[in-house]
Amino acid sequence: MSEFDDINKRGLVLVGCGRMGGAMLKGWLARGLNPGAVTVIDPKLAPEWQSAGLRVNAPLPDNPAVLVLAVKPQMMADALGEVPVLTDTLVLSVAAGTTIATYEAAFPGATIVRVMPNTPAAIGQGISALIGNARATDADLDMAEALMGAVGRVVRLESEDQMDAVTGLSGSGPAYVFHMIEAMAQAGQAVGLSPELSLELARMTVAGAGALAVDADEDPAILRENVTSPGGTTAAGLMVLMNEEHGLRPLMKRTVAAATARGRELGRDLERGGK
Ligand SMILES: NC(=O)C1=CN([C@@H]2O[C@H](COP(=O)(O)OP(=O)(O)OC[C@H]3O[C@@H](n4cnc5c(N)ncnc54)[C@H](OP(=O)(O)O)[C@@H]3O)[C@@H](O)[C@H]2O)C=CC1
Ligand SMILES: O=C(O)[C@@H]1CCC=N1
Repeated sequence: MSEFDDINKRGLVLVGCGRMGGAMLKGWLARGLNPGAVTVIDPKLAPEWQSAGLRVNAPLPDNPAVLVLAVKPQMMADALGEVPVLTDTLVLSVAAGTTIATYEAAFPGATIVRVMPNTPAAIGQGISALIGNARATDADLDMAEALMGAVGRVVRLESEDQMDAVTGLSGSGPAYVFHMIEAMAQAGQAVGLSPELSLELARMTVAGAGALAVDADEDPAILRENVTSPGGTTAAGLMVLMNEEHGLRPLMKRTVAAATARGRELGRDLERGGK
């Protein structure tokens, strides 16, 4: 018995197999999803997927268990137009901004679950937040949670209003962390290290600190203090990074706020445009 039993029987349709759809699919296949149960609709599917045993741009199964929508919000109207009305299929969207109301207009009477995952799903280390429409039963939400739980952790939201903020934090967040690695590596070079050594040190420092932050019982603030010897090197570095006016905190606040606002804007545009 696995979380994929029903899906392996009835099928999963993935519309859009780019960076996010591909990351989830990679994670699902690694954890027991049968490639033959997956129909991928993507006009320019990347070559790496062509020989994976998937049903590529093939007719949809009659009654798939799940339809996963993973195209750019701006492409969603086109993508929705390509999919027939499906009864008894869970519609699961990962698109930023695109609201449940938009999907309800496209699929009247359907069960919709909106999810915000992130790309570490590809290695089973994602975090997804989800919320269903009024029709979504506990069983539907459990199914969505099982699917996303196969590629990382899952949290359920209380209100769809939280989704843009989640997108601005954890959906976009891996990019902030990758940029932090880039910035640390460049800073290492600026103090005399080679590019290769600098990148390796930055990458593993972020990976190790992230893993410790997840594993440890202590709060990140305590973990930070554990690194910081009074009058030592970390204190000197943090004096710059934790500057109340120009440090990371105000910068991160503006970063997440800008991403959140963009999610809201995308949602408004799409609702105005309808399907
Ligand atoms: N990337 C990320 O980290 C995250 C993305 N998301 C969400 O995931 C969704 C996809 O983003 P991302 O994976 O980055 O985008 P990508 O452009 O990498 O992937 C989208 C894929 O869908 C294809 N596509 C375009 N139009 C259609 C169509 N009508 N039918 C089927 N497939 C189509 C694209 O093909 P082509 O390239 O030829 O246009 C592309 O391969 C977005 O809505 C985004 O908000 C959510 C969380 C994180
Ligand atoms: O940049 C974007 O719009 C998508 C949503 C979250 C991550 N990538």
